[in-house]
Amino acid sequence: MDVRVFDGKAAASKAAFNVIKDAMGNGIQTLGLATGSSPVDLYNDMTSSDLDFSKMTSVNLDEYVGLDTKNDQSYHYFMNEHLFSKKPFKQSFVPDGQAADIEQAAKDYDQIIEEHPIDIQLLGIGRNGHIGFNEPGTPFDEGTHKVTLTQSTIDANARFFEHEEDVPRYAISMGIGSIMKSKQIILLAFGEDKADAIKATVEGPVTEDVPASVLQNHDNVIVFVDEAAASKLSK
Ligand SMILES: N[C@@H]1[C@@H](O)[C@H](O)[C@@H](COP(=O)(O)O)O[C@@H]1O
Repeated sequence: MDVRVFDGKAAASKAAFNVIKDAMGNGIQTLGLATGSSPVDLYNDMTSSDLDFSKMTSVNLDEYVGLDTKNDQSYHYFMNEHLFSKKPFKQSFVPDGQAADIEQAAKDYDQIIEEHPIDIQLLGIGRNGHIGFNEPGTPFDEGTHKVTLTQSTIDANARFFEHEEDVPRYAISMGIGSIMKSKQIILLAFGEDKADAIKATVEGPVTEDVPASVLQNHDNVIVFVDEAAASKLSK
């Protein structure tokens, strides 16, 4: 895997931004987007740039089940706040966590991905190695699906909600199978909290116990990390 270590999140995000910028110069059509704190600097670089996304499509990784899109913890809200309201795309897809039939919404989302093959997929990583909301144990070949969140993810996300019991228990997430079809993948990870997950992803065995380890099987992945997230790598 191509692991690039930077002195801080800002420098790493800027380097990731430059990869996207160059790819846009080469005519890419579709960006796969992620939420969480990891891509925020990159989104700031995108919104403050002169890049024009109005002819491009975006496809987001995941969404909580049951949160209104106006809820400030929903991923729809997050994307509008950080990117879409400032730099609109031609069309932007985010999984529908409010659908009456989540299984059907998941199938529909796979159809969308089929019609809009992802040129570059951005990923953050959970402390347990999850990507999107694909928790440990998720089969590598799965498409978009409903997810029962693990206690570790609920705990990690509880800081964003007033009460722990407000954290949704379910999500709808692009599957690992869908993520792996992306032509290129950019993984962003910052801070000491991510050091174990990054070591397991880059140097550990490829195992469903560490969802991100599947990226070792993809031939075009760049991992952008700061020194803290890289601190447990052996070289
Ligand atoms: N579903 C999201 C993931 O897509 C994200 O990668 C992860 C890490 O978030 P952060 O970047 O805030 O550490 O959090 C959530 O669980």
